[in-house]
Amino acid sequence: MNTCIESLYRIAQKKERLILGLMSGTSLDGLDIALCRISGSGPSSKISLEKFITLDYQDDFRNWIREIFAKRQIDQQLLCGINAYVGSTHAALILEALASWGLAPADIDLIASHGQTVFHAPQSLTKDHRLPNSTLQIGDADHIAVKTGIITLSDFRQKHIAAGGEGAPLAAYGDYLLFSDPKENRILLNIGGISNFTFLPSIGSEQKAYATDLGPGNTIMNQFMHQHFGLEMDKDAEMANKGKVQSELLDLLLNEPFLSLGFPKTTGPELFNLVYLEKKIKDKDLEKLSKEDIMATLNTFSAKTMILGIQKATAELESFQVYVSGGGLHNPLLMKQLEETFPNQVQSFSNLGINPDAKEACLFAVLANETVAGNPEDVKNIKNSPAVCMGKISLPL
Ligand SMILES: Nc1ncnc2c1ncn2[C@@H]1O[C@H](COP(=O)(O)OP(=O)(O)OP(=O)(O)O)[C@@H](O)[C@H]1O
Ligand SMILES: CC(=O)N[C@H]1[C@@H]2OC[C@@H](O2)[C@@H](O)[C@@H]1O[C@H](C)C(=O)O
Repeated sequence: MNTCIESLYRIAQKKERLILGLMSGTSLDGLDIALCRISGSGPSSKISLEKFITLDYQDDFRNWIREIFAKRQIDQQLLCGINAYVGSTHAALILEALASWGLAPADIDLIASHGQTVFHAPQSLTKDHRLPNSTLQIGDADHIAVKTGIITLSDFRQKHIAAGGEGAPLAAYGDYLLFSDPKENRILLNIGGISNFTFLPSIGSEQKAYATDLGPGNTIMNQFMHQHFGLEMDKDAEMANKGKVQSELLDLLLNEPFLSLGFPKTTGPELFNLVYLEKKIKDKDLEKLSKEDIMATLNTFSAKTMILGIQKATAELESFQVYVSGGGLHNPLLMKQLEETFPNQVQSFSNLGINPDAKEACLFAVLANETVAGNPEDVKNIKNSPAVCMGKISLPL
């Protein structure tokens, strides 16, 4: 038998597994690396986040990805090269993280790599019904497996699409297995480049769990700050706090059919981007607005799309709690608007025992755990989410 297959079989039989979850998101800030100790599988899964680090990308790496990110026309040769380059770069960052933790590759059972989304194209977003739903994450996992010597699972979203889904969001699977509560209705809100939440009705409820994208989390704000100030973000909402929300622009931004679609749904920076903003500004000759006013309005746009989504999902509920993860948790103006709308109902995801910044990387570790040791039957009650395991397996030898 192939020794790697033998290793995989042994790992699948272990009572617990040490899995490195990797996430590189739409904000392109860096590679999230979460060392997760996972025991059991399915609803009996227990996860302990042993270590977590985000290793920042170099500017040239980030700028290369930006040349192909969410664009219709790109340089094919660049895409081809960057796919391998992201894989080998992620491998180097993994080895750097392990060394800083005093761990050897041999200590790790599996890597679960999300990769880097460069284009997300469900029919609901492209409106092009000639082609099936599709999505593309790069960072080839064979490069990761060979360079780290660790069996690597990757490309999770393709299976979701192959089995009838739109490839995102996938958070429902991990959230449902780990964070469902016998008494509390929960909204697990992730404010990344794109905001999304998982709705977890209390266990035993007739309602089904599901995950849905909501709209722009940080992505348009980040793009605006990068274009006008060369900065990666509006840190601590400093720029937005200097401005005033322009209601005419806000109404234009909110006038988008995606925002009225039912749940679950998926989107990306393919829709919510600077072109989206500039078109709304041009439509009403709002070019005169100050950059501070535009940032204040963009911040409120992101907050409103999340608030409206949460209100829609919880209209029939007597009580619920919102647990916030993702980088937007650190945006004080976004959080202020959420807390004012849902008093005493908004808290950090850290209160569920996991570092909020590590949540998405942990999700992929859980998906890999389910693939090697789980049973798709355990996730058949998640709304509009195929009951399948996900991820391709790359062997080091
Ligand atoms: N102190 C802060 N002030 C304002 N915004 C912040 C702060 N810290 C982080 N952010 C925002 O969070 C972003 C990073 O969040 P995160 O890592 O969740 O994004 P991501 O992983 O790319 O998201 P996605 O879920 O789309 O993949 C930053 O780009 C920035 O917009
Ligand atoms: C195509 C893609 O990468 N989508 C991401 C993105 O980032 C947030 C939101 O849009 C979510 O749909 C998804 O990631 C999370 C981890 C998910 O699949 O649940």
